[in-house]
Amino acid sequence: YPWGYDGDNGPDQWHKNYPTAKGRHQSPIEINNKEVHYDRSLLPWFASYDPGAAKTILNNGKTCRVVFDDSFDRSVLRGGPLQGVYRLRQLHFHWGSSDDHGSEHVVNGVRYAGELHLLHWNPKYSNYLDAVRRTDGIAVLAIFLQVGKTPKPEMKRILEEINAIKTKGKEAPFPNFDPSILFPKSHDYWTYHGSFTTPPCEECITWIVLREPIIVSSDQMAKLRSLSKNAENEPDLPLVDNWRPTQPRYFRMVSASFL
Ligand SMILES: NS(=O)(=O)c1ncc[nH]1
Ligand SMILES: [Zn+2]
Repeated sequence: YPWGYDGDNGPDQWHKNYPTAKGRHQSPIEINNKEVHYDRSLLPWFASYDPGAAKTILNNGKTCRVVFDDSFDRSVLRGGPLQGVYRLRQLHFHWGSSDDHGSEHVVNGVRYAGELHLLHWNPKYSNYLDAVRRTDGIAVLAIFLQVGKTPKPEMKRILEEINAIKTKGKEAPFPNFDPSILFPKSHDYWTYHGSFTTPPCEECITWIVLREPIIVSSDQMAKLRSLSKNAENEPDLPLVDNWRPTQPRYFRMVSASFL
């Protein structure tokens, strides 16, 4: 069912076709220091990604996504709050119409210009679609994008491909890419149980939100905003503000791996 981010099919309407969107474990949320609980038993997390697993980059009209081969434990995330390994399936971005907003999670009132999500699924379930029906089915590593003067050179590779996927439905080969080159220095993180931030908003995600943002340039954010949410034979509508507003935390604990 066609859902979007504005007007009559925006986030406030999603629950009409996707009732889970009004659940008690929805994402994103506000992360406020006052309500976070330092958990010294939390382990560090580790990503072991095979660059050869990267396959294609695409514009699906909602985001820019890089897809990986997840047919075996080839690129995995482990540790942190997770039991066992989770397979990397795809990464994608959320961003705003200007540099002062665009992230989905909000930290102590701070909205970043964007947010990178690396989505992994638990191979103890037979496939991805089975995993999204389980509370421990999915793990998303979230990294904030902050606009600054000295952008991370590793972002260039993704943004150079944007010209090849300008319009909805366009896909281009994206070989030999290890997304861990995008990680910030610090592995400090917050973790909580939540949901997909897009419909059907299943509540199957262990979120691992990194404290340290990565720096991108204003030009790089403008590059993301040059994507169109429409196909090439349709009017060019800028793909911007593809972020869901924060949702009620209710009775969830947000744990921090750092003091
Ligand atoms: N933004 S999210 O990571 O919750 C997501 N991944 C795939 C669909 N939605
Ligand atoms: Zn996302």
